[in-house]
Amino acid sequence: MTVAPIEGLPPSCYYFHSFISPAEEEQIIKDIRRLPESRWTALAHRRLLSLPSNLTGSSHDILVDAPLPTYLDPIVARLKDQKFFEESPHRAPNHVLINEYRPGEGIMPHEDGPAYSPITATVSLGSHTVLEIYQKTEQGEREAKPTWRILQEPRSLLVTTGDMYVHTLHGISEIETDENLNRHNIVNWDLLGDGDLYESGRIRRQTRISLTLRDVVKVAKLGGAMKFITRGRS
Ligand SMILES: O=C(O)CCC(=O)C(=O)O
Ligand SMILES: [Fe+2]
Repeated sequence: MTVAPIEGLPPSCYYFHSFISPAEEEQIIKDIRRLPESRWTALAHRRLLSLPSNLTGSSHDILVDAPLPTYLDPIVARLKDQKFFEESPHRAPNHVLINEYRPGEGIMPHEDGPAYSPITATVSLGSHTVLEIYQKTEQGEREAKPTWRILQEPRSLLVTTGDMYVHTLHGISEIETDENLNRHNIVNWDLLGDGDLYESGRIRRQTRISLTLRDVVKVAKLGGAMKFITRGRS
């Protein structure tokens, strides 16, 4: 795995195709699908799951200490090997948000915010998507149109940190088919693993599950009994 930032973006953003194998992808999707329906939070334009649990406290920025699900072990081990989380407080992700998008669904442009150490690692399962990156105006508001588009292939890893994390917003348009896919419009075009698939410039989305792995800064260690309850639920 060559670790070089995506050229043309603010530092630092990294893209790796084939971060996991098709067999790993299939297994992780199966494990996620096994979780009870009631664990998901249904939103208008996607559904999401927060593991090991939702952040708590009055500012929703505290994680109750508990392990990540074991089916993410290969991903966490690889992220550690690549030393992406070396500068974050726990030197590893301790939290994952699982988002599921059907074709036509997306996420409004937003920033990931200060509860997390400024690094996000996103693994895509089941479908590609196009992440749109917005710059901020001098007043700190979001530009109307995205400046950059990143094509995330299934099984790929995208790591966002540094200026990219702090000074930009990201979102996914609520469309069924991605268009205008070419080297002028997609900032990581030369880093794609399966570029031929996108050569026609358009492709319909399938259902995509994304795993966003992060390091929550504040972690509350609770007593054994509480820990047991949290574990039992995850
Ligand atoms: O699904 C994605 O790749 C993006 C999710 C996201 O931005 C988030 O959970 O904060
Ligand atoms: Fe985000």
